[in-house]
Amino acid sequence: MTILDKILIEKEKEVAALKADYQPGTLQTKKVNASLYKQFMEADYISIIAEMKRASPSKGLINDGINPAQQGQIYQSCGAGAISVLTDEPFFQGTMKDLQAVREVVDVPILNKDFMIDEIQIDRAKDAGANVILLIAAALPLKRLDELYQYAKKQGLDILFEVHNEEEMKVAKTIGAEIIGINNRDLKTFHVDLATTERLADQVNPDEVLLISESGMKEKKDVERVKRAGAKGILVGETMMRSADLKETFDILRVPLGE
Ligand SMILES: O=C(O)c1ccccc1NCC(=O)[C@H](O)[C@H](O)COP(=O)(O)O
Repeated sequence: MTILDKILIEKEKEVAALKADYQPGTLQTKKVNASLYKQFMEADYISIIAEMKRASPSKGLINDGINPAQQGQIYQSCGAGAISVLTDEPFFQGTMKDLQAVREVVDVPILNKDFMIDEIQIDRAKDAGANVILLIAAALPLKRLDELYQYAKKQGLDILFEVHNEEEMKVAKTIGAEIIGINNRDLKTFHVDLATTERLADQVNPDEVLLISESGMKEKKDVERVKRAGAKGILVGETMMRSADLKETFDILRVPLGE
């Protein structure tokens, strides 16, 4: 059984509990109307989605000492185009409270980074103040991905549709995903390879699809590499969470587009 299988089994349990306990519309959080797609497509620089990631299955504990609101404020002041908040608890030590805390103090789009398998998680993401949800092609069959994609759209949310191989890229195109995240990390083996972005990027029309390269970004040369492949944005977790000087980290990773 892969780690993704294990996570999805936990999500089934979480969704069952949510359906029993959670009434959509009851969370009261500040709402911000922000389109990640529009902002990133119009940017002159590679847009950075800075992630809140205390721990992960591949790396174990990364940094559990952060205050999500403070970290969110720093991300925004350093120039993050958006903030990703991992809200999965068993595997990443995140919570929905983290996302709400960040929403209260920032105005940039927020991605609810979780393993979405049901509409009720999308309702909760919106209620908590997220603007974007994640759909992972490897997690569900096409029909279910399409239903959740359409549901999130109807709620006015952006969808980061995550792929890792050619098959999944075909699924993204069938659904008509406008924001495609190419995850350089294989969620089954944890192997990270930026060549994944290079291999898949040319399969989309860059004028219509916003391409985000996810995982494994540590240095400027990494960002330059995925930019050359066609990415307009990057999603950075571990490097942000381990950084002793976030301003410097953003300055290094913030690469101009079009040079
Ligand atoms: O990071 C993991 O170990 C992981 C394992 C299983 C499923 C998802 C996982 N990570 C989610 C992500 O894709 C990353 O958090 C994100 O792309 C940032 O990656 P990085 O900059 O390498 O921390």
